[in-house]
Amino acid sequence: MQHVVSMNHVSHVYVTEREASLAVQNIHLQVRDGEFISLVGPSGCGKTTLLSIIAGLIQPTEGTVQIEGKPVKGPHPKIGYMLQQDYLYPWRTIWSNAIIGLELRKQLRPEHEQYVSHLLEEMNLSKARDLYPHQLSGGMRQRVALVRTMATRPDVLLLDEPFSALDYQTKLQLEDLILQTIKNHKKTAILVTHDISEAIAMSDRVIMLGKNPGRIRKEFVVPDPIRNALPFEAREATGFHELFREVWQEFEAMDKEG
Ligand SMILES: Nc1ncnc2c1ncn2[C@@H]1O[C@H](COP(=O)(O)OP(=O)(O)OP(=O)(O)O)[C@@H](O)[C@H]1O
Repeated sequence: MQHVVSMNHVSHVYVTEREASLAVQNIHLQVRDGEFISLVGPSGCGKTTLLSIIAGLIQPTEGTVQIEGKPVKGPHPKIGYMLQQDYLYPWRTIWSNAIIGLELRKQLRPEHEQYVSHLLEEMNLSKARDLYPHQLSGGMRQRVALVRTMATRPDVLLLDEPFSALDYQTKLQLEDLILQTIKNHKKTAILVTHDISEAIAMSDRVIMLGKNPGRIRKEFVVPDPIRNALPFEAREATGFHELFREVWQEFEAMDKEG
């Protein structure tokens, strides 16, 4: 299978007026076409930095990143980035928020608009298209944010804690809906999360980063019975609790190391 994202010996140093700090070190990571991976690790270990490097928003100090075999030199059209906050424009309707990426790229053509309508339908948002963001719940707003991210048809979705601001019930419902949509459209996805159960339930692989500077500490391959279910059911699948315990123990071991 082809590697869609390929990070080779990537390190990044943030330089400020006061100091230079190594945020991530020697990251070697390959993500296959259609694969869903999660990045977990303690706060400040460099998860968001890695997403920003993949998106081409930060140039790594060392190493290379390739998307579909080509080096990333700046913001990449094949990458869609979805954040914890939805950043919807309050003065625009849901439809008008959803098409903003197409507008900026001057791609507002009927076939693209049709695709956005289809995405809104898949996300159960058709009836909300003429509403404004303040008229929507947090879960609905995140669904709009995903539609906006997918509207320009990126191949790779970067999801930076997209569920963390939601209540637990909404988060569980949204995990199922979003994973189903990502699978339907055969996207490759990288999720950053602090929630071990979410990481296991959504992913094919869970990558754990160690403490600052972030290095890959351990990789967990998610067994088929979990991968073949949607996240809510996956939490009951064979092997889920064992894997949860394994990831948790690795976090505890990291804590003890100080
Ligand atoms: N723009 C910046 N300038 C200087 N240092 C930064 C900058 N952004 C991040 N850092 C530092 O780099 C390290 C990694 O930060 P990053 O936000 O990537 O971690 P994270 O794992 O995503 O954290 P969290 O889980 O808390 O969101 C941290 O020590 C952080 O303080």
